Amino acid sequence: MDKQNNNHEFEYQRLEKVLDIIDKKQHALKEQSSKVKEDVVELRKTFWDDITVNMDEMDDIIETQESIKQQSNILAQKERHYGKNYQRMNQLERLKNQPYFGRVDFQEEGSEEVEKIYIGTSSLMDEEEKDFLIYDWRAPISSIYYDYAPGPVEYRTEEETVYGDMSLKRQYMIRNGKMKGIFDTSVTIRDEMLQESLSQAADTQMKSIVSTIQQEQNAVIRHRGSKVLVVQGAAGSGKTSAALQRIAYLLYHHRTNLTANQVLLLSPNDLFTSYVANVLPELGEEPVNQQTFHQFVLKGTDKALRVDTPFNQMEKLMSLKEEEQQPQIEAIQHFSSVAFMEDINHYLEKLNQTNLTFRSIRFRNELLIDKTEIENYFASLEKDMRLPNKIEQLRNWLLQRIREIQKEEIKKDWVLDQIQLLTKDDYMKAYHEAESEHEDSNIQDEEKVLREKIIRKTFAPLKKMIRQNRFINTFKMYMDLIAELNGNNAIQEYKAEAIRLLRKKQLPWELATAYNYFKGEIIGHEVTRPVHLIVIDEAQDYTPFQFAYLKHLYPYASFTLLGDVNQAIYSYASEENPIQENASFKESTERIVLTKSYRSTKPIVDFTSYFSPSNQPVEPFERNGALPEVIRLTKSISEKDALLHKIEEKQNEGYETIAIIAKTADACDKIYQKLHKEIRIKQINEDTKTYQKGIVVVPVYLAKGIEFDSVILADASSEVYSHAADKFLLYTACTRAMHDLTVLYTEEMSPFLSEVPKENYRYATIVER
Ligand SMILES: Nc1ncnc2c1ncn2[C@@H]1O[C@H](COP(=O)(O)OP(=O)(O)OP(=O)(O)O)[C@@H](O)[C@H]1O
Repeated sequence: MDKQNNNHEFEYQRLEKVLDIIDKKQHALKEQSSKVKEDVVELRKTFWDDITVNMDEMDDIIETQESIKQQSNILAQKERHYGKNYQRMNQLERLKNQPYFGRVDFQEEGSEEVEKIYIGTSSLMDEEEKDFLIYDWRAPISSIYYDYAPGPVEYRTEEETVYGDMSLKRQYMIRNGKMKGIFDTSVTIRDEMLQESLSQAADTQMKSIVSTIQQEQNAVIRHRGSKVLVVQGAAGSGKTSAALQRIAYLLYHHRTNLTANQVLLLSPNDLFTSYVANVLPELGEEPVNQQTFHQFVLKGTDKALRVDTPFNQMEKLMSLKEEEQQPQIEAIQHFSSVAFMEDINHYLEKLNQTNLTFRSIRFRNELLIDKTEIENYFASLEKDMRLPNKIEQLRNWLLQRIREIQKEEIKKDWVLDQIQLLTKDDYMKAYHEAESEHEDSNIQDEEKVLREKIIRKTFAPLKKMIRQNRFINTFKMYMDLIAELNGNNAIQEYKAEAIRLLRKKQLPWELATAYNYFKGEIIGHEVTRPVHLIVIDEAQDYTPFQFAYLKHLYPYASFTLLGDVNQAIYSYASEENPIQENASFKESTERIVLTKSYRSTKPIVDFTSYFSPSNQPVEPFERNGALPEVIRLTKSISEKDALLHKIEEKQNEGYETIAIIAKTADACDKIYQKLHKEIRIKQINEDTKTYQKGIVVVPVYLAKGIEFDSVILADASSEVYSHAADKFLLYTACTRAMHDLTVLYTEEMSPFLSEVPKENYRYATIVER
């Protein structure tokens, strides 16, 4: 006992010492930063003082350029230094709150010394900058903390595997620089810290989990090697958390060749984007490029198009009668398949050998280059050339034609007319330009410059239009492709409606990615920035076509796909998704399965496991809570009263985020209309960007990825959740609950719920008043 107290006394003293060093470092850094800042300001002010500008001879020009470059380098270096200091200041500020959360005592094989390794969100050296007082959680040695109980351990560095023995594993609960608890542990991570973390109320911002990462999650975070990592994880198993810590880990280990803006994180909706936005900054990393796949598609498509969202697609489908749904689903499945990508490739080959659909080029209401002329030029190009290369040649040819036309046009009277309309400023500018070109400038020179100016200005939009390939009517060709599709009745039926929508410039979601692919294969794909790592959360919602498209765009990128086959809410769109065990990947792939669920209490996990679509076992984290409640609403109580009553009850129980989840946006709207005059309630729709505490009403598909203290599932009746695809929605909705779950239904409960044994929930026939 005494020994332990002594031990703990040591820990308290050490914490004081570390905090003191952080303080000193902060002071030193502050001073250094203000000095660097002064230098930067001074250097900007006197930038030109140290440069002798001499443009007389070529040698002088080169020398001048060299000294400008040198001076800019010094400035950039100082600015970088300032930026680094700023980043370090933030790290130290975070360390002040919680310098470390773990310690392992490690003796390397063959060494006499036992090292005390303290682990925190970033590293800290002692005052002499000799020894580590804190190791970054991502350092190779830190992995033993997550992977082992005391005993023999090993970890990998870049060069080798290090073996040794871990004699102590300790956890610290430090909040605001104060030691709140110390736990020694013999199992992987003792549950106290995790229990404390998981039993907290839902937050509007996801938190980092570095202090309680579990062994199987650590394997995801530190995984290296394969080009594609697929993580199948049960609901609440920490996929999103692991994904974000993985990004932080990779950014740390590949500092020199991976930066935050080379990482693309695809998230399911905007709400989710804002929900997870803080995790990387909390870990001291820059935010990465995060967007939904819909936003990604919009960037590559024609601005004039109205592109449906996947949610529109689902809502549209749900609004159809049963007999109308099936052909629609069959068609959607066809467009989601890699076979459709092959159809497109064949079609493009055919187009390449015949001709494309071009637009004539008009200028000032006159036909400048007729489309048959463009077609002829296209036909004259070497047959085997790839389409984007042909288009490039065509573009250059058109621009050359325009330059020739410009030479003719510049002589015409309309140019002079335009000159008259120029402002005084334009005149003066042209005059000075003429003067700088010819010392003894005269009226003719001035007019020449002005004419050139007018021509450049007038032709600029036309040239831009050519550079943007708008002389090719890719959309029309895509419509033709759809119209020419062969296929069964379902495809034929679908085609007619699709063409009607396409004519109105409306692009159904199932045709959207394919259009971008089609267009990119003709004019070249616009990949504006290099992407080295693509992390896809909720990857089970991606069709084989969408995933193949991403791989086509970024053939050299590594992929981390995280998802749950049980939450495949667009399961109707495809019989396959990239998370499935049998998904086909061309490149080296590894698959990790996470079966333990951390979000929900044990009774909630047990309850939902009975209607998990894949029946794969889910292991609950042992956290207690009330049994879910299933309530049948009889005719004597309205839905409004029942909901108000339940919400009040949940608020009295102390829950801060309460979500009423319904199947569709329409159902949510009806609930909102009933309740918003009675209580403060927020309706979440596709445009909602941030997640706030309080009571919300949300359709299942927008609740994806996020969580609530208490969930009230509005209408789990048999007529709402009865099709195979509904099971995924029902499961997704119920697994959003962290501490408490209530399921309401009228008349008959969903057949999926009737599979749950009665002892796994509390049953009531009416809300008690
Ligand atoms: N190791 C951990 N330590 C602390 N909290 C954790 C840990 N793992 C998961 N959690 C918590 O469990 C909850 C679920 O995690 P997360 O959202 O990452 O799971 P998920 O697998 O992406 O869930 P879903 O697929 O259901 O959306 C979050 O509140 C997260 O903070």
